[in-house]
Amino acid sequence: MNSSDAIVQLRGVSRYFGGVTALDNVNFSCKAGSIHGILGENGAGKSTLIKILSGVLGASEGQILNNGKQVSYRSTAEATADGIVCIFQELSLVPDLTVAENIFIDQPPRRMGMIDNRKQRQMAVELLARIKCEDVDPDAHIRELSLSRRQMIEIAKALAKNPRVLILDEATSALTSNDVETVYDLMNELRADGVACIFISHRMKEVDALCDRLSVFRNGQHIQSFDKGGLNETEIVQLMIGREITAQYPPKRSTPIGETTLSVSSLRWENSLKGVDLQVNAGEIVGLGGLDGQGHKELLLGLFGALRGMTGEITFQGGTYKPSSPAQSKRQGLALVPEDRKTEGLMLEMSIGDNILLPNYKSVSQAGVINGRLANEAIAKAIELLQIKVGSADDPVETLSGGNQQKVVIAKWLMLNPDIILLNDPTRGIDVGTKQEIYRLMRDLVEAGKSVLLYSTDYAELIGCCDRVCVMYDGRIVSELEGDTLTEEAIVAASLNIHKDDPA
Ligand SMILES: Nc1ncnc2c1ncn2[C@@H]1O[C@H](COP(=O)(O)OP(=O)(O)OP(=O)(O)O)[C@@H](O)[C@H]1O
Repeated sequence: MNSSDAIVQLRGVSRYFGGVTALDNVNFSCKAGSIHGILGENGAGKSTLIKILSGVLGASEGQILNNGKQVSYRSTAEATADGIVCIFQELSLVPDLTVAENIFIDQPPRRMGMIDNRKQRQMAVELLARIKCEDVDPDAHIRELSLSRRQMIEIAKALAKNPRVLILDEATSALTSNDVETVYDLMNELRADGVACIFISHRMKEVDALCDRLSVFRNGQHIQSFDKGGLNETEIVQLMIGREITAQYPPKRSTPIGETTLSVSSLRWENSLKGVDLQVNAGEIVGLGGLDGQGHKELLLGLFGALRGMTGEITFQGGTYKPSSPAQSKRQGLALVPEDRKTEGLMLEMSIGDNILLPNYKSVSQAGVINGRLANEAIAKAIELLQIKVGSADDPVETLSGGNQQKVVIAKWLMLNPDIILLNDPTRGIDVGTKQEIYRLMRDLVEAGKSVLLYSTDYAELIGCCDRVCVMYDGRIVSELEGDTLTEEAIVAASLNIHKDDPA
């Protein structure tokens, strides 16, 4: 790219955090009227790059140019005033404010010095229509909305600022597939209007299809930029991980399945579970497929004792099981990796090590006192197991990159060595190399006689990893697929509750 085309440009930018080099002498530029994808493993420096561009962080060295003018933003407000708006991985919405109040929180429309609520509401309705979220009430409180809907409100909030450069940092990873399509359409519209979109995502295929230009980062360095189609997927992944890639999914179960670990019949809870029947055996990875909001989340939470008032029959390890609290479920040998790891899975201000140990204190204690050596060994093992990129295990977990925070959540539950692990979309936001590690860990667990129940929004992952997939629709399991019947087409059809024999 001719550097004069660039709307934003970084020249020789480095950023250090104590001893960690998050960005190392980076040169990068992006054009107006284009979609620029940024790819890299967890901890590669992607978020640091966009935090610098959008005024959250300063650079330790180097220059930033916006429209040819050197800039140094001290806040996101300054970057926004200069046309650069970012949608971050962490949701920035205030749960107790309404949708409309959140969208216009930075610049509410005013009338005679007062916030003009009527106008604000009207503008929110227009923006909600633009992002195809007409079902969302502008007066609803954010805490009433699903994660996917909250993420869409973040997008509306960014659009309200009329960006010239819009940065999306993993902003689509929590969305339903319909919402993802809407966001892609929006990005195409913005590109046609001359906006530069910078798009960070671990969904490789989509980045490849959507973006005009791609840049790969590794270990804080800008490795290469190229135009769409310039490299194939294998070449891109190799650039990202800096080594040859191996088969993405480990081989499936070769040994016969064991005894039934978990058996569920007629499980009901409010409007979400309408009679779920399910069996998970020792030695198998069972997938849960289907569209968002069909009861998967409630099923996993219910089995883990986090829902009140669930009815139905459950047996676990041969005995009657009545889930009553997460603590009791954990004691009985269940573990859950939740959906929203930031709020449900981590104590952000505590250290990485303490977060890993949190559910594991018993196993590293003797006579009720923590054994420092055992604790350190357990932490080191977890970090090694999931290749968590840390400076020191004593650093607060919030200093880790988003993907590395997720690995901490998965590690701490795996360390418990549960009889069954319930996983809610565990590889969302995780890079390709680590995904492979997680698949291998799941397989190792079941080879050792344990069980895995995996909800995933990624059909390829369900097909690649699972021995059997149960598809949920409207609070029930409507289809069970395995062997030759386990295909993407079959999962999609079952997700829509379409049966092969149905008339067209
Ligand atoms: N506030 C901080 N304090 C210390 N280290 C940090 C801080 N922020 C980022 N880092 C480190 O900088 C490196 C780059 O992190 P960054 O968040 O930019 O990665 P990323 O490519 O966005 O990863 P992910 O895909 O996991 O979100 C990581 O090693 C991270 O631990």
